[in-house]
Amino acid sequence: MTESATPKLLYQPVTALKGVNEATAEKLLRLGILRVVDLLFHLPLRYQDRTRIYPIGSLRTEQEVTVEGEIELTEVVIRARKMLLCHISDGTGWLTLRFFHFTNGQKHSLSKGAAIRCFGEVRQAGGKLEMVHPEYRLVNAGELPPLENTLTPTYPSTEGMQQRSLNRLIKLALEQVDQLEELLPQPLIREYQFPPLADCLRLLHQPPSELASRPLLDGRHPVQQRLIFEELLAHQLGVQQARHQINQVQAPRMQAPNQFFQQLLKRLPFAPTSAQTRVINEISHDLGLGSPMNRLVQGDVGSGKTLVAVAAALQAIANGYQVALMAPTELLAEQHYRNFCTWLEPLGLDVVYISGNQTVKQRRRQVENLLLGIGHIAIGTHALFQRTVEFLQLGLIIIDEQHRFGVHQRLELREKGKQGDYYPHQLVMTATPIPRTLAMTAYGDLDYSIIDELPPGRTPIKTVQLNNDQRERLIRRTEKACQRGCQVYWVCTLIDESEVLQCQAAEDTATLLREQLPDVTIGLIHGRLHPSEKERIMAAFKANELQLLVATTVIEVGVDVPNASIMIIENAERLGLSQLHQLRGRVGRGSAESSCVLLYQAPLGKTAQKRLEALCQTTDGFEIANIDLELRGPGEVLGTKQTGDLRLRLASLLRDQHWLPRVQEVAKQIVANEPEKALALTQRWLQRPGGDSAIRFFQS
Ligand SMILES: Nc1ncnc2c1ncn2[C@@H]1O[C@H](COP(=O)(O)OP(=O)(O)OP(=O)(O)O)[C@@H](O)[C@H]1O
Repeated sequence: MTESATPKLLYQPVTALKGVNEATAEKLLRLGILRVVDLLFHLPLRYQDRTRIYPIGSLRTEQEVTVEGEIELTEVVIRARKMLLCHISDGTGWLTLRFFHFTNGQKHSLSKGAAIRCFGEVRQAGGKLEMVHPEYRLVNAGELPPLENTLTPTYPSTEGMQQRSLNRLIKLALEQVDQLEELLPQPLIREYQFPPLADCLRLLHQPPSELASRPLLDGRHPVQQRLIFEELLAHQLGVQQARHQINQVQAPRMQAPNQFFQQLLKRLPFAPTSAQTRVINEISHDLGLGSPMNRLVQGDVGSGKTLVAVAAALQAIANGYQVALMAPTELLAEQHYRNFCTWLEPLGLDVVYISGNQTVKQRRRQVENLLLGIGHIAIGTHALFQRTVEFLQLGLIIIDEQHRFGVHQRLELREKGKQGDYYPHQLVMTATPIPRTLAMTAYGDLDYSIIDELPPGRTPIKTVQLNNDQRERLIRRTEKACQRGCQVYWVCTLIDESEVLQCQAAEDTATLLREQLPDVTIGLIHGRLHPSEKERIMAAFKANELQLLVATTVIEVGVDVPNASIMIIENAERLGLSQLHQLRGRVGRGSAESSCVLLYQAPLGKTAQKRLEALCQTTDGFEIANIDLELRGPGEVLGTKQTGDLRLRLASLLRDQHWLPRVQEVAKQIVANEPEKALALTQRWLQRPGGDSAIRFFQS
């Protein structure tokens, strides 16, 4: 019952339509349109209203409308360049038509007294309304051309493909729309009273003029809701197919319990929280299944993700496999390396550090150890996956900070780790919470665990915002805090500036603070320092030899100095919510009461104000993620790579997220009961530009 198996015109290549030659078919392919049916699902971006005449006196800027009037004056003026201005009036107001390119014939035809109908976007220039290069037509009284009956859609297009041609082809395809199969389950259609599919498509391609006043673009019209559901469903099915595919390959079966973790627990100064234990068990179960684990662990800042990663690594090692742990920055990789050494070396295990900064000679020993299987776990940045690094028996890849790595990189890593017929398990850890519904869709190919509890004894961080003109007061307070034994981070931020400038700013701040606070020991850390220097400074701060650490955002992720209790962030108004939350998360990691000062330059923009207020009100990363989603939209929250993979035509993950849980359920039912419909739905919706079906992408 797949659509492509049916010999109807709908499922034939577009060349089956009248007037479509190979060249046109090629252009259509760039839009993801291969078959006639794909034209039906090529949905409008917006609509123009050419169904009625608007009185000029009622016009507002940015409207795209049709007006009619009489030409009062046509003149050629030369300002920065030569242009033709034609002033028209309809008795309710005046409008200027502006042409930068014109012919003499055009100038003469636009003569005083002629009646004109034009369509274009209304703009404001010098306090007057105008249209630039409108479409126009001179009309003789009594011979008015008819208006359109329906709104005029504007489609996504490509070079050389005119809207008019697309419109014509889609109209031809619409003649076949009743042949389209209904792929949504009937009970679902009844439950939500979804209108029939053919009606939905007809209405979206040719909306009646009444809908102009109730814009179709808010996505709430029942026909849109129905198609949005279907699109989200197709997407979900694609993701589930990808999962299915992943489960077809084999991975090492790793038995629990593991003696190493039991030994570690005995040595730990604390007991795991129940959330840590739950997530450790979920991972342990996955590792024993014999198919590759693909699990995303989300935990708020400071929730103790490292212990969870250690437990997973120890299970792999106890079963005779090696582990690779990849961090996004050298600083974080070094910190993980130190932590893992402290925890694993007493168990007799060998931890290897691979850095892009090592010389060939320094690295040779490490690489040899991995190849011989002497090294049990390798920690590093993406340098870990260079060709020269090979493992004897890699069984588990741990990726820290998911948002820095795209979906494709994740798949690539998996390929690199492949040994014989076996794929390694993958564990992805992120401290940047993503709202659950979004995660289900964007990372649907991953299972999902949340560490939703902080270790006991933490006191919430007190956060305040402070105008930069209060800086002097803040410096005096910082001095007092240092005298009381507190340790302070002072973060200098410069967004969109080069790293050199960032480091310069941090250096300047450090110099100033050293002058103003002569009795405080001040360190400076930034990305341009030599790695060994960075390591030395972090170690000094950790050992409480430095009271104040001036830093760039290099300390954003992962840095763990439990004794530090004050965080000052300069130019906080320029940073995003999740970045601020991450930075703030560097304090409040011990039992001491912690505070965070968001220093801003007035005046504050509206969104910046909302961001700073949100941070002052809550320390819950999941709540902050939701606010971030509202302020920035899902594209930004997920990062560009992920949105690129999620090309939705009609649905919006933010606006339509209420559908997602139901979509997941229905997807499961369809896969179980009507698998042929699952395939037909993905074929219908997941065509990618260039004709490359998203199904293939999901299956890769
Ligand atoms: N169950 C626990 N009880 C007490 N302390 C814990 C517990 N688990 C972890 N910790 C400690 O809490 C601190 C934070 O842990 P960790 O660095 O693993 O957090 P994280 O989740 O990686 O945070 P971030 O993403 O902010 O780096 C560490 O000092 C760690 O030793």
